[in-house]
Amino acid sequence: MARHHTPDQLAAWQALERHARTLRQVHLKELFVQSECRWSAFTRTVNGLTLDLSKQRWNDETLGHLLALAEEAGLPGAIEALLSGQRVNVSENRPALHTALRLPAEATLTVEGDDIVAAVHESLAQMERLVERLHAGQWRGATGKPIRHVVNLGVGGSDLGPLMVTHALADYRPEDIHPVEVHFASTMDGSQLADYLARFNPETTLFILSSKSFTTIDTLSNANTAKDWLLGRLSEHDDMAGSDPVSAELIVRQHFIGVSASPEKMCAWGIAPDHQLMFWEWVGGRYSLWGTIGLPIALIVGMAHFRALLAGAHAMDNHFRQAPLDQNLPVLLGLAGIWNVNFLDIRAHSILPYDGRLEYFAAYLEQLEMESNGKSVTRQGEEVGYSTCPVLWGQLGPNAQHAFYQLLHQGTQPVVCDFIAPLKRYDDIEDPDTQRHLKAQHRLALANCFAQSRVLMLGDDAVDEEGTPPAHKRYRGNQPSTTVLMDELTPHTLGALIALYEHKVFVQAVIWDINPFDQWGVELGKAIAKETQAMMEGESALDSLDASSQGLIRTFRAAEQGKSLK
Ligand SMILES: O=P(O)(O)OC[C@H]1O[C@H](O)[C@H](O)[C@@H](O)[C@@H]1O
Repeated sequence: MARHHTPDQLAAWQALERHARTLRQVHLKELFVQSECRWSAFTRTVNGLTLDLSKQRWNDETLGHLLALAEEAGLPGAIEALLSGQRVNVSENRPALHTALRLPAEATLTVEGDDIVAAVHESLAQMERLVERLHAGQWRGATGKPIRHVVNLGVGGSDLGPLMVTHALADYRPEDIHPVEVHFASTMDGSQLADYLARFNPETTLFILSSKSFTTIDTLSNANTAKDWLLGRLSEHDDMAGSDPVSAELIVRQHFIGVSASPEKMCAWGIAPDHQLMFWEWVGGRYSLWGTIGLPIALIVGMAHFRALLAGAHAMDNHFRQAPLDQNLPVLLGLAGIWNVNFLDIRAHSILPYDGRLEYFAAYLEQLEMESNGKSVTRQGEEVGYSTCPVLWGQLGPNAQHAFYQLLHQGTQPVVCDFIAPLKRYDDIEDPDTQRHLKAQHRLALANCFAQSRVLMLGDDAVDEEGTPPAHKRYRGNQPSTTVLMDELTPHTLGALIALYEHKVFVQAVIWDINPFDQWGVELGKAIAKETQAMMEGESALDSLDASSQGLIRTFRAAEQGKSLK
């Protein structure tokens, strides 16, 4: 532990280390033999989510020690500090108030003299007005045609949350609206954008420029390409009255919405003031889907479902604030992670949803967890003396079964898995035959989900076969996992699920004593890329670079000039 930890914190940590030495000798299957009530002891149901932690390699005593560690780390006070708007983001000296974005209108939260709830609901109302115009077919492009395609230009937190949620809730599209399709372009190389530009009609395409800072080169490069594409194709058309050619100003006005915490930069880029949606510095990028960055979500599911998503997250916030630590889902999920990383040395974590609608959930969590907790100094700036965020990756579970599960079952690396699945699906399919088939497919997916966590736990003991299999057919088992069952995948349960993981990340940050709300580790790469770009364009000399970087740039230059470098 770090130097500033109190004697009581150290004692709690050391008690866990001693306990881990004993428990590491015990195979997970033994823990099930030792206690018949593991399911009830380690499973909790809240807000439409059932969290099964019984397949973690822990017992009652472990949980007791972990809860003591959480108390000693001041977790209850830290939760209150987060939710009440204290400046928990110490390196940037500001609150982290994403939970305020989902407060109901009747709530009260005043932070440093500002009525946060009123400001949040005003921005939601503004977003709602834009959504209604688009859904009514009343938002027209510069030549007078209703907008058909909306492309979100954003990256990181300005992309992954909306991308994940729009896919997860695609079934919730409102009926009887003007059809608006939503697309995402994030990569700085322009791959996704180039595809859209080749296929869409500029007259009916609108871009959302989503960037908290409005300085992200990836997004601005895409935006500039899109702007020139529109200007080049639309300026030859006549305006809505059919008398004059459309002006550049009208094109930018009608084909761009900006979402940012910097109105000045949006104005400087040319976004019309009434087409700007605001948010605040106190909302971290990767925590921002709940507000105006969620515009693509609201465009897909409508405002009523968007509000249900917020309500689900708010219900989880209330649970996080009010439930005792030993009943508190985010706390328990966070503590399971601490146990795995710091006491069982399991530093790889796989996210495995068994529902195709959650295709982007792992990518979303990769940013949420690793950008938040991939840190190695404490809030006081000391080196941590322990591991923090594990390597986290994932993929749809059924597809991953045919790809990397081999390593989960027989590799040398211990991995903890999160299995995520809805209990009910396809009730709304009208054709009875198709419904029967799809329900059977859903059952098949769940059977695989439950089977995989069982085999990971039991290994060879999952089958009743006589004799020992040859070495290459053996399964070691003893791999811990968590299963999260959603009653159904709805806006409300999805909101609760995302908030569960957000708060889990916070719980772990408190125990590790790190700031989960900054991301200084991404800045140096941006600065060096700028320098490198100048070198590649021949504006500055390469001499200061290492041999590898010089070689790569020279090879690129030669390729660009059509020569080969030997
Ligand atoms: O929304 P923006 O300011 O454009 O930032 C987009 C993303 O890029 C940054 O480099 C950060 O690593 C992310 O946390 C952020 O979400």
